[in-house]
Amino acid sequence: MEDPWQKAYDFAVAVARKAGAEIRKAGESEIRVMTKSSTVDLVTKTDERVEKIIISSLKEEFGEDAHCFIGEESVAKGEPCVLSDKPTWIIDPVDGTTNFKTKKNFSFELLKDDLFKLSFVEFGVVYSCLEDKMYKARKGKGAFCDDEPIQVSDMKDINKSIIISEHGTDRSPEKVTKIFSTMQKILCIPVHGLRGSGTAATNMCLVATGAVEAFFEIGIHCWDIAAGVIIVKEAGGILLDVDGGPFDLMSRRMVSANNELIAKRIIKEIEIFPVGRDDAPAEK
Ligand SMILES: O=P(O)(O)O[C@H]1[C@H](O)[C@@H](O)[C@H](O)[C@@H](O)[C@@H]1O
Ligand SMILES: [Mg+2]
Repeated sequence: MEDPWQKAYDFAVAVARKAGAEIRKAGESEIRVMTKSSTVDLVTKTDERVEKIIISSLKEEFGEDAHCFIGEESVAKGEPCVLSDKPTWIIDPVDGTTNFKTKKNFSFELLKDDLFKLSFVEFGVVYSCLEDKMYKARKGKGAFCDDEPIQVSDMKDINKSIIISEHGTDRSPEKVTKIFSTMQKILCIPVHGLRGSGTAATNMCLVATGAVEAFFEIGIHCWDIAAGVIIVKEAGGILLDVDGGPFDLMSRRMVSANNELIAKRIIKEIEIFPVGRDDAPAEK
């Protein structure tokens, strides 16, 4: 049977490469940083420009009105962040803008993916453009890094696991206290180590390749994780909510892990704090 999404998947990979080249080039000049929801929520002209390039390339290829878009920088400017039945590209033009602005050798990512309906992800692409690694996954067809199949770790012992988390962009003391309390409790399980690359996309690819056992975060957005969701799933891993319930892309809460045992053990230690949903109606 013909695969209706293969063309879009291949095109997503090509656009990711093109956008990645733009980001690398931009990194050679001075990077001026602006802020969004808080003083630590950063954006640059490159984030904005690359998102426009991606969306216009997709519209040119598939038609002006064929698909919907949820782009990090468009949403920051007031565009809606709602999934419908219409195929929707979820785009984070630069994931890890804080790493990008240092111009040092941390990773930052370009990602996009296609969602068809809530929780029904067709494919995901994450291009780690500094190290030139292309991660991708297509529903039911496996996950790959540079065309080599990838697989999550087979570790079942939490005491030998490496766990990733990030701190998000909200610095209110009560939330930071919960984040650090959770990290302390997880470290003391004990686990082998705690890590954080500064980009959710990289973190999820690290779970997918088996470099670490799990990545969790409260406060991430759908564009940070959408592509990673299918890459982790297709690499054999699982996604859960931080309370152990089903994962919800718009909830801004996620645990991704190599297996349920590791995910549920971490979940026992997570101190949950409230965050608004990505698809919450805009405040008047
Ligand atoms: O760099 P962006 O695309 O804004 O995404 C990061 C986000 O800003 C941070 O709050 C999260 O902790 C990271 O995991 C995101 O990747
Ligand atoms: Mg971004």
